[in-house]
Amino acid sequence: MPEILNLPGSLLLVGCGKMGGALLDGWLARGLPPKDVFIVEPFQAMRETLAAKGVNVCADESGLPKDLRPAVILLATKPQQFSEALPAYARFARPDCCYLSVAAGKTIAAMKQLLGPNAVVIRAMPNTPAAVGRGITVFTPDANATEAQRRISSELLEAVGEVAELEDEGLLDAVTAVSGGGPAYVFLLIECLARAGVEAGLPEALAMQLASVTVSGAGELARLSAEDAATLRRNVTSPRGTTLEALNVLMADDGLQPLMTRAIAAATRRSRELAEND
Ligand SMILES: NC(=O)C1=CN([C@@H]2O[C@H](COP(=O)(O)OP(=O)(O)OC[C@H]3O[C@@H](n4cnc5c(N)ncnc54)[C@H](O)[C@@H]3O)[C@@H](O)[C@H]2O)C=CC1
Ligand SMILES: O=C(O)[C@@H]1CCC=N1
Repeated sequence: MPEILNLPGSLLLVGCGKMGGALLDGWLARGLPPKDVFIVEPFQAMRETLAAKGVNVCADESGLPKDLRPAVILLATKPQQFSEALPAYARFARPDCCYLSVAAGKTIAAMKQLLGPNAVVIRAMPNTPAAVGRGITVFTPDANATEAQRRISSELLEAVGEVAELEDEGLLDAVTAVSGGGPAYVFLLIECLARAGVEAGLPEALAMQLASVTVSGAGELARLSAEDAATLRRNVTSPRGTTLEALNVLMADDGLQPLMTRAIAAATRRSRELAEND
C-alpha cells in the first residue's frame, strides 16, 4: 500500500456524499490524518457524521481557513452541481494544487472553464468499493499536470484499490458505465438471484445470504484465481448438470450479453450527455 501520509499539503473535499464519503473512509482507514482533511458539505446531518471522524467540516467555501493551501481538491458533488459549486474554488488554482474530479461526464475542458485556464485538473472515475479498499479508478490527467501531481493522485487512488491511467479522456465515459456504475449492476444481480430463490421456495433471509455470499465469493475467486472468468464458469458447469440448464437461459441469443451491452451503451451515452447538459 502506498504511503499517503506525505501529501504536500492538506486535502480539501468538495461534497462528501456517497462517493466522496467512500473515498474519505478508505483514506482515513489507511492512515490519512483527519486533521489534514477539510470538507465543504452543505448537508448538515452529513457534517455532523463527518465531524465525529475528526475531520474539519464547513457548510460552504467561506468557512474554510483563509490560509488553506490544499495539495489536492477532490470534486465530488453531482455533475449537475458543478457550474454552481466550482467557481468558488478557482482561487486555489496554482501549479502546486490539483483538482481531482470524480464526476461522471464532466470533461477536463469544461472544468477548466469554471476553475480558470491555469487549474490543474485530473479527471477520475472511481467506484464505491473504495470504502473497503477494493475500488478501481481510471484517471486522465490534464496536459499541464506535473509528474508529482500525477503520482499524488495515483497514490491517493491506489490507497483505496486498483488504478489505471488513460491518455484518451474520451474513453472515460465507457469506464464510467462499466466500473463506475458496475457495483450497482452486481448489487442488482444479488437482488435478482435472491428474488429468484424466493420464487423457487427459499425463505427470504436465506435466499439473500446465498445470493450475497455467492457473488462476493465468486468475485474473490475470480480475483485470486489464475484462471479466467470463462474457465471458472466452465468449472461450475457439469455436463448434463443443473448449471447448464440455467446458462442455456442466460446465454441465449436474447440473454445476459445483449442486455448488458445495451445497458453499458445507455450509461456511456448518458455520461457523454452530462458533459454538456444536466
Ligand atoms: N455514487 C457512485 O457510485 C459514484 C459517483 N461518482 C460521482 O461522484 C459524484 C458524487 O456522487 P454521489 O456521491 O453519488 O452523490 P451524493 O449526492 O451522494 O453526494 C454529493 C454531495 O455533494 C454535496 N453538495 C451539493 N452541493 C454542494 C456544493 N455546492 N458544495 C459542496 N458540496 C455540495 C451534497 O450535499 C452531497 O452530500 C458525482 O459527480 C458522481 O458522478 C463517481 C463514481 C461512482
Ligand atoms: O450514476 C452515476 O451517474 C454515477 C457515476 C458512476 C456511478 N454513479
